[in-house]
Amino acid sequence: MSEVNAGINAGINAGINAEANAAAGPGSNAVDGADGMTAVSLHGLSYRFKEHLAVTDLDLDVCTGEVFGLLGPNGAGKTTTIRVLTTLLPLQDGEVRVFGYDVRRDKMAVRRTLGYVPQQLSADAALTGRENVMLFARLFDVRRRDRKRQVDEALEVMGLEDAADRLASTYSGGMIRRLELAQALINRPRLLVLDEPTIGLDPIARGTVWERVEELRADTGMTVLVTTHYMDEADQMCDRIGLMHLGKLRAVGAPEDLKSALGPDASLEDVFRHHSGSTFDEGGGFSDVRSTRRTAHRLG
Ligand SMILES: Nc1ncnc2c1ncn2[C@@H]1O[C@H](COP(=O)(O)OP(=O)(O)OP(=O)(O)O)[C@@H](O)[C@H]1O
Repeated sequence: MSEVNAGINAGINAGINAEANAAAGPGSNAVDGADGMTAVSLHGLSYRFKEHLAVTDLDLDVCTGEVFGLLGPNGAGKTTTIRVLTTLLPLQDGEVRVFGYDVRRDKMAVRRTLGYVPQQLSADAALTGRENVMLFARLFDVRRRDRKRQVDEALEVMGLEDAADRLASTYSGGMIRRLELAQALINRPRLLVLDEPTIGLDPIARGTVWERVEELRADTGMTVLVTTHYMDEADQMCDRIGLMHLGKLRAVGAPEDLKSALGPDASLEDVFRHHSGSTFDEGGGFSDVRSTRRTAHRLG
């Protein structure tokens, strides 16, 4: 384990202990997740945009310490699911807990446990890498005396120490994504939520982003929940995946188990077709594809 990741690890553990103490105290609504096994639990989650049902009766548990991939074509309901569990959308139906905290009643406690990299660009091109991460340190109320050290650590973990004082506008797409990861790490989250972290990146940049996520997970035991369109990435990088289609979860399991249940040479694409009755490309409509393209264009 690198010294930097050891620092982040110590921070995460301190956070876990503080939360365990808080959970034991009066007024806490945390009821599960205290076993340390469940990072996220979704039960009967449904979400509606006016008449349109974007997520339908979704049941899913993400285990502590795993890399879980939510996989599905445009419009499958992945981002909506993530927005509800990160408290960015209000819970309409069902029950959602993050490390035992109810997203409806313990919104602030949920937010303290997570780091989130949205699909949309969250770095400011007019600031340097260091200034961007410092901004997040202030937003997350990192103690003044710890700020510089934690900002340096987050930049180093993402391999941006040499570029830290350059404007973000000069960064490549892959560097921007790593900068956003550094921002999301500043409060030493127990759960890192990444919405399409590699969309629009070339294969080398995609590989580098995943390497950093994998190192971080290996060194700190952080839970990672990631959405992606890329089946090959999910296959290689995720401990388990959930296949979503038209708002429903069609299958959950380790990639190897899902494939071998279907046949010796089955691919994840075959698994998807088997459970959804369609191909991966037959996803959402024009507006879904357009919003994904916009993100890819901004990073490209
Ligand atoms: N703000 C909104 N208003 C109305 N409908 C929406 C809104 N956001 C999403 N939807 C619809 O809800 C459905 C699920 O969208 P969501 O963004 O969750 O899918 P996704 O799997 O994340 O797709 P993508 O990979 O394109 O991001 C889609 O049909 C989408 O058009």
